[in-house]
This record gives sequence, structure tokens and C-alpha cells, in this order.
Amino acid sequence: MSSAFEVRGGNRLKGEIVPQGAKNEALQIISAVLLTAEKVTISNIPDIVDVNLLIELLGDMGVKINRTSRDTCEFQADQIDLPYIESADFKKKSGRLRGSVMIAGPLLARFGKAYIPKPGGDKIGRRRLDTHIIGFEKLGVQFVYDTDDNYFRLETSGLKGAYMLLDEPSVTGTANIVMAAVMAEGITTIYNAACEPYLQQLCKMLISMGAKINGVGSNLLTIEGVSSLRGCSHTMLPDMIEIGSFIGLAAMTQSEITIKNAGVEHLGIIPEKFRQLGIRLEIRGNDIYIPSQDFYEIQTFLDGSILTISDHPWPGFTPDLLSIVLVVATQARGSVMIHQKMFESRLFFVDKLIDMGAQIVLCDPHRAVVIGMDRQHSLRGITMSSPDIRAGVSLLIAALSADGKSTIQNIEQIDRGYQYIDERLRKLGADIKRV
Ligand SMILES: CC(=O)N[C@H]1[C@@H](OP(=O)(O)OP(=O)(O)OC[C@H]2O[C@@H](n3ccc(=O)[nH]c3=O)[C@H](O)[C@@H]2O)O[C@H](CO)[C@@H](O)[C@@H]1O
Ligand SMILES: C=C(OP(=O)(O)O)C(=O)O
Repeated sequence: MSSAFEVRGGNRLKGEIVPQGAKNEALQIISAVLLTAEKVTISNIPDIVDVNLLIELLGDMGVKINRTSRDTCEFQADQIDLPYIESADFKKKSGRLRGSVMIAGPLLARFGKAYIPKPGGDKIGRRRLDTHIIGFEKLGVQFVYDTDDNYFRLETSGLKGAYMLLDEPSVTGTANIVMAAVMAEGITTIYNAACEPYLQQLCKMLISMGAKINGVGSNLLTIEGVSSLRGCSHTMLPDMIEIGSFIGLAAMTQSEITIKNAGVEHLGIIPEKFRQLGIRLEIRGNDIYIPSQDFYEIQTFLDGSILTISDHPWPGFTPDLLSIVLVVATQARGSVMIHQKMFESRLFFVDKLIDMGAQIVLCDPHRAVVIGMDRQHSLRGITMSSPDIRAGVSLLIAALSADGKSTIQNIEQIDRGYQYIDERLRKLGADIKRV
């Protein structure tokens, strides 16, 4: 696969775009197929690198996989090759994506052992696994950490329900603990649980498999363990991060775009944050219509002080959209402070935007002030490299709005999470090709 996008900016885009199935939901849901020996059918699976790697990994572990169509897949985990999960091949393959860490919960529930190699995913700061491991420990798991290999070896003689107050509402951590607890003996209570829509979807799926979970959607989950789970069918939600990226793209390129079937009831505070940047968007049934806008003006706080947009665990604003908000602010009227509280290396890509002519002050690793240029002049196209998935798409949005040619290298990062992005953007009128 080629590794760069060549973009000629300045086109106004127009048309409809359908969001892919959610990447970060898919990684939880596909891990959960390991919880039963029966068949599980999953629909609206995004055709992206991270998800395909996880499916391939499950296949290597012995899960029977039948991809009935591009976005639907049947899984049956009735003959798992347990020795494989100790192999060098497993370590290598699972280290290529973050989502593979969620194989551990189901493996502990069904087979009493699991191995977690240093997970892959974006290099956007320390991404500790403490919440996962301490949660498992509370359920009766012993672990050994191999410092040479960055490898957790986990084992249990039987999971037992327990009360736990998580030190932080980790998304993948909560998913992992829930998947272990559904088959633990007795009651598990998880307080300070992450509660974002993808976790709600996971719980919904587990309930349809026979799990007993109360409190779904809140930060207090109560789970009564059952001895086995059955097969089910599950459909993934639209990807809210892709939806936010398209809203930002439309505003930045002054385009009229309709995002179809956006699952608007699951978007939480996301539309509101883009409105705070002054972007007009209309919710039309389950679609989001963004009109072409000559300018957008960043709101201030009620007392007139400069707006801050920061991330927060759900139902706060997702950190995965802050890079998008930041790039869109560069052409707004007004100023905004972007405060990335959860990750410490996610704002460094602003140096590329500054090279393109954006007015940004990086105050420290967590905070950047963007002084909007109100289209007094366009960004200029440059050659740049995508450091992580969301910064990559932010740079792509910047390039699509810029004067002249940009080359974005390292687009494997973007392909990890955005399905056929070049092809879909071309349909809206973008000048983008893989080189
Ligand atoms: C595969 C997947 O689903 N990845 C997502 C998942 O990653 P992941 O599950 O790895 O992220 P976590 O929720 O564990 O934590 C994210 C970061 O935020 C910090 N933290 C978390 C909670 C908190 O209250 N305070 C705090 O500072 C953590 O220390 C960590 O550095 O959730 C993140 C947070 O939404 C998203 O960015 C990732 O895209
Ligand atoms: C950070 C992200 O992904 P991952 O957790 O897979 O690195 C993301 O989806 O923005």
C-alpha cells in the first residue's frame, strides 16, 4: 500500500457522506466474540487496518471467521489455540494495535489465562494499563510482568465478583473488566466506570448473549456473573469520531455536506462543541446538514473571556476530536484555548500547522492557544508526516483547505481508522490521491 496522500487544496466540497461503523466500538465488540463457543454475527464493521488486524489475530487464535460481506462477519470461538497466545507471533501481531489488549478479559473469563503484550496504537503519551490489571486482580487474577518484553502474564483459578472503584474511567480498561466480570462467580460492582456509547453497545451485546448487567450508561455497573454466554447478532454504531471529523472538514473547506445516518442520539456533546466554534449545523432526522459557511465565529464564555475546549471522559468531550477542533479553529474568527488534559503528546502536530501559516501558541504539552485567521489568508500546502490517527486527519483537513499542494506522509496512521478516506473524499469533490 502506498504511504502518502497528495492533496491540492481549495476545492469546496459538496454532497453526502455516510460514516463508517465505529472503530473503537468494533475493537471491543470483536474481542467479545471470544466469550462464547457459539456463533456471533457482527454488522457494520469498518474496513480499516486496526479492525482487520484484530480479526486476523482472532483467526490466528483459532476463531472461525466468515466474512459474509464487506461489513458483516460471523465469528465462532469454539476451538481456541491457547498455546498460540504465548507465541512470538501473537506478541508481534497484537502489539500492532491498541484494541488487542481487550482480548485479555474474555480469555480470562473463558480459559483462566491471558497474555498482554505492550499494546500498539497511537503514541500520544503514556497509556498505562493499571486500570485493566488492578481490575483483573480484584477479580482474582494473579499477574507477572516481564520487564524485558513488556509483557503481562495473567492467570486465575476462577474469577470472583468484587467491588472496585477504578482510579480512572479507562475506556478499554472498563471494557476489559466488564468482559471478565460477566462470567465471574457472584456480583461485580464497577464504580467510576467509563460509560461512553461504545461501552453501552458492548454491554447491550453482552446482555443479548445472556449476561446480567445493570447501570448501563452510568458510571456504576453491577454485574451478576453467569456460567456461560450464547451467540448473538450485533450492529455497530456510526463512528462519532469520523462524524466530528466530517463536521470540521465541512467548516474548514466552506463546504456543504450532509452526514447521513449519523446516529445523532449517540453523539452527546460533540455537535455542541462544533457549535461553540461558530459552525452552523442542522440535525435533520438522523442526518447532520452543514451548510457552506463563509465564516464561523468562536463563542466566548458568558463573561466574555476566551473559550477553552478541553477533553473529558464521557459524557465530556472526547480527546479524539480535539485535534480536529484545533485545526478548524485556525480559520475561525476569534481565539480558543485547546486543553488536552488526557494525553500529553497529542498536540505536538501543531508545528506542522504553524509551518502552513496557522497562528498557534503551544503553551505546554497540554495546551495550545489558536488565534483564528478568519480567512484573511489561506494555509499553504507543505510536505508533512502524520504522527497519529487524529492528527493525521486534522492535517488532511488543513491540506484540503490550503493553497497549493500538500503531501501527507505516513498515512498508514490515517488508514488505521478511516475507511477508504481518499475515495470517499474524492466523491465529494476533493483533489486527493495516494502516491
Ligand atoms: C481503542 C480505543 O478505544 N481507544 C480509545 C480509548 O483508549 P484507552 O482505553 O487506551 O484510553 P483510556 O480511557 O484508558 O485513557 C486515555 C488517557 O486518558 C487518561 N485519563 C483517562 C481518564 C481520566 O479521567 N483522566 C485521564 O487523564 C489516561 O491516563 C490515558 O492517558 O479511549 C481513549 C479516551 O477516550 C481514546 O482516546 C482512544 O481512542
Ligand atoms: C487514539 C486512538 O486510537 P488507539 O487507541 O487505537 O491508538 C483514536 O482512535 O483516536
